[in-house]
Amino acid sequence: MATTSATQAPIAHHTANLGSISSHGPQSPIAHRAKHTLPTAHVPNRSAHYDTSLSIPVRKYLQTYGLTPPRAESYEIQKKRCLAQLALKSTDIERFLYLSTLRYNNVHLFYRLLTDHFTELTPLVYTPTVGEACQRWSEIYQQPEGMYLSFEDRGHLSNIIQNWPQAHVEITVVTDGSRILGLGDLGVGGMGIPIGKLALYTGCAGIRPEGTLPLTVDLGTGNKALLEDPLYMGSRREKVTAEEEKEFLDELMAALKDRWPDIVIQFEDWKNPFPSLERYRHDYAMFNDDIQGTGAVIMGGIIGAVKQSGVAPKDHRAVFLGSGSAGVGVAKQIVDYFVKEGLTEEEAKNCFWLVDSKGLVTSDRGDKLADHKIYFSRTDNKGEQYKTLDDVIEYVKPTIIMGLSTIGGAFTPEILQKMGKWNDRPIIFPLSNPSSKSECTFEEAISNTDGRALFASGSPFHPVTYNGKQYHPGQGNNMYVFPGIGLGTILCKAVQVTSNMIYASGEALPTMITEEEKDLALLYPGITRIRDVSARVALYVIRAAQKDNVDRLHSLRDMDDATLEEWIKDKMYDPHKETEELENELRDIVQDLSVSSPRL
Ligand SMILES: NC(=O)C1=CN([C@@H]2O[C@H](COP(=O)(O)OP(=O)(O)OC[C@H]3O[C@@H](n4cnc5c(N)ncnc54)[C@H](O)[C@@H]3O)[C@@H](O)[C@H]2O)C=CC1
Ligand SMILES: CC(=O)C(=O)O
Ligand SMILES: [Mg+2]
Repeated sequence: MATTSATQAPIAHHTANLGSISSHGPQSPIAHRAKHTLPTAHVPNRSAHYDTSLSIPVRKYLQTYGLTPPRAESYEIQKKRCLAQLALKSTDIERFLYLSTLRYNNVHLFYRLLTDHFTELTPLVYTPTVGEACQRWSEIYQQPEGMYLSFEDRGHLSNIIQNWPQAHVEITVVTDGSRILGLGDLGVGGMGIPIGKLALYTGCAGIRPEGTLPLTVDLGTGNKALLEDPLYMGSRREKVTAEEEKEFLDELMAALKDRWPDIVIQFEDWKNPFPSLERYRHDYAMFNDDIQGTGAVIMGGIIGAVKQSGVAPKDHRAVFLGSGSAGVGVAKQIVDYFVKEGLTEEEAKNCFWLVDSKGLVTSDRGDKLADHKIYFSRTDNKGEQYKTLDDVIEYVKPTIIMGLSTIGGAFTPEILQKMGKWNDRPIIFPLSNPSSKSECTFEEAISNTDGRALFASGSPFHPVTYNGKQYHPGQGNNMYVFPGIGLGTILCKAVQVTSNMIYASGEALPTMITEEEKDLALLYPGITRIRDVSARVALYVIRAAQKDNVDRLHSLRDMDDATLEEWIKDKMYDPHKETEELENELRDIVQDLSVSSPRL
């Protein structure tokens, strides 16, 4: 983002310090005073100063001349080489590692590539490949890219956080690795998720890379295989208790805010994220992506799906397979939407049948329901318990099926065919990640409903040709909203992320769908327009923050929407400009000095 940590020093300032250059480019005092300080100063070899597009005079000035091949080349050539190298890899995990190394070595080039090839590269940086990366983290580990804080560090978190070398962190994504996608407890291997999510923060919403902090807390793991794996890089302790986790998080949250008072904190992929959300949401600019981000993004897709189905909100019957953080978060957000459409809260709530591993969630099922399930527990089942998804489907005859269960293939052809039989436009959202956990594939949804399914999945699927017609899937993934939620919160300096801000993020999505996309029954805007989508989401988030009076940058209140949206876009980090600006800035300095490096 535009809130760069370095100041734009006048040329005279650089001149005065020229004589003191004593080390190579990345450590050079001049480099530190230039606008473009190293994005990741903590990793000495990760430097835009070695970019092969820099001109010879600039290389000489930076004292990197001779350290890269002689030709100053264009970005187009760099890109061609990167894509060719990527094509040489034979597995997705190799491609993931290649891209991680590129990000480490030349952060701007990585983001140029990502933003130019979003559709192809996001699945390698994010779901599904990041899932395998997390599973194999201790095997494939190469370089530090975030912070690891352990339970053993309690009492010292504030001091340890000082080790993070970037002065201005704007946003962190924090996980304990205990529920990584639908893959279970992966311990510190979960670090792939904060790194991947924050890469999308930069790629989708233009948060400057050096303003992001991937954070993994090692609170032990219940994964026995990891504990016995000699390569496992986390502590060998069982999971700490809920009380110990709470005390640790109290300290962590205070320590983060102490060092970076404006920091936005995103919780991600925690097995039981409800207590921390309730505990911190009023005192910190924080949100839980799995409950709230997912709720908003799926509500955004459902707005279009309900319209296209031709069925009024009150007549929808939604069966949710999965009643965890995401299932309950999504159902609650759609309740809010139905209420906005005129239903009472009770009427809206009655449109939902939630299913967990024990069957339909009812108030008389005989087991003690987790707190988050109680709101949706059915009381109209007349003592009958429905143990399987098939039973529930037959009982409810739904118009909507949502999968947030981690059970790949749970939406069987029989279930999909019934959905096609009962509905003109069945709404089918298999949302579990990664692809292997998706409750059905796009092809299955299309072929079992004669192409009539209104579809969105958590992980991406390719278009499908059925009976000679091409169908395009939607991706109902929180990546459509969390970058904009974070961006909006940062830009308006909100002190909280309110429920209205979350709701607004979902409402923003349908406003970005083109007429052409509507004609294709698409429920989400094209992923290639994700930067514009994130700017629109940020606009909606800022407006909601203003209404809730939690914003602190009041000057934004006076801007009309179009002006504010442009202002937001202007604040976004643009990787395409970075290297060029570095080149231009330093070339100006070189010309002004009329000298090249003191070494030549
Ligand atoms: N598309 C998206 O943007 C998002 C997708 N997700 C995905 O949703 C899935 C669930 O995530 P969370 O809700 O956070 O996990 P969770 O662990 O909180 O909930 C999982 C739920 O699935 C239920 N379940 C497990 N086995 C079952 C079975 N055999 N039959 C019926 N229900 C079963 C559990 O009882 C629980 O209610 C994950 O795969 C995750 O990747 C989560 C967040 C965002
Ligand atoms: C997308 C996401 O946040 C998840 O699958 O957990
Ligand atoms: Mg998640």
